[in-house]
Amino acid sequence: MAAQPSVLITGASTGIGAAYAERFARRGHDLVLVARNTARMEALAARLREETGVAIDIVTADLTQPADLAVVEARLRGDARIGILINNAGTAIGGSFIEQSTDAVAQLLALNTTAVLRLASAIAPRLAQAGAGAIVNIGSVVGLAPEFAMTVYGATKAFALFLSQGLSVELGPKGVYVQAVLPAATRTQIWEHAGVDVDAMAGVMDVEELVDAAMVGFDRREAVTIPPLPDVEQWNAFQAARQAMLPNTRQEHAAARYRAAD
Ligand SMILES: NC(=O)C1=CN([C@@H]2O[C@H](COP(=O)(O)OP(=O)(O)OC[C@H]3O[C@@H](n4cnc5c(N)ncnc54)[C@H](OP(=O)(O)O)[C@@H]3O)[C@@H](O)[C@H]2O)C=CC1
Ligand SMILES: CC(=O)[C@H](N)C(=O)O
Repeated sequence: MAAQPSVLITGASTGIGAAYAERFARRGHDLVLVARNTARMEALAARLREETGVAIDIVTADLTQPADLAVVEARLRGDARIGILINNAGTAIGGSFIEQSTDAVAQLLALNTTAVLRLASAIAPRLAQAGAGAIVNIGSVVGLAPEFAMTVYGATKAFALFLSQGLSVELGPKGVYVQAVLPAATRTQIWEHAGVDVDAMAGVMDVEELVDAAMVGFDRREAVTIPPLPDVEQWNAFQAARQAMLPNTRQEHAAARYRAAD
């Protein structure tokens, strides 16, 4: 793999993905941008080519459509120049669970989970073979918080976190870095899709600051990067509590509280 690998970024037409494109272009990486809006990607690519001199390809794809997804998977499998996947494309839908249609939540899963999984699966064997490369999955703090009642969106983001942590265990020893990035509210167009007025919210991070922080975590090879969390010890304690519980789950008998009273 080249010392300066190409980076394939999904959801690169706007928001967090476009900010990633800017960061990696400024570091001298060639790019492959993936999203549905070709005109937006062309405009971004033209500017970045002019300003940085990197080569940028554009793949117009609706990642909820199996045929389009297959094209991106094939690119990840076959293009040995691509050494970094930024699995960023994602969306949110408004309403409560019983207000959301079955078709709408299935579409959400197709983009936020199936596409993320299939793209990681397409590139991982090649990266493991090369003993190098990186997969970055964009989760969300919502994936830690069923209390937010964004149930299906949060479940997709919990999937992104678990997938990342599991892949880190599996691929890390093979030289492949896997990072989960968990933003909290960030000023992008996703809020329009969720039917929320972001300007009425407090505590919203600007996208540039979010991606700059995520890149610091990337450079440090953090497994999980939560840009807005002030005290990392809270995350470490959460992980330690989970790991302390695990050995207690392998038992021959049910816990005393579940045994029938004599
Ligand atoms: N903004 C926030 O507050 C937070 C965002 N996140 C996550 O960050 C990621 C990026 O979101 P953000 O930048 O905010 O959102 P935006 O809505 O601003 O951008 C989403 C990107 O995904 C692309 N996209 C959407 N649907 C599809 C599709 N079907 N096929 C291909 N590409 C698609 C869009 O491009 P196009 O329309 O051209 O296809 C766009 O480039 C998401 O995974 C989101 O869940 C996590 C936590 C907080
Ligand atoms: C719409 C949202 O909730 C946001 N993308 C987030 O993950 O915080």
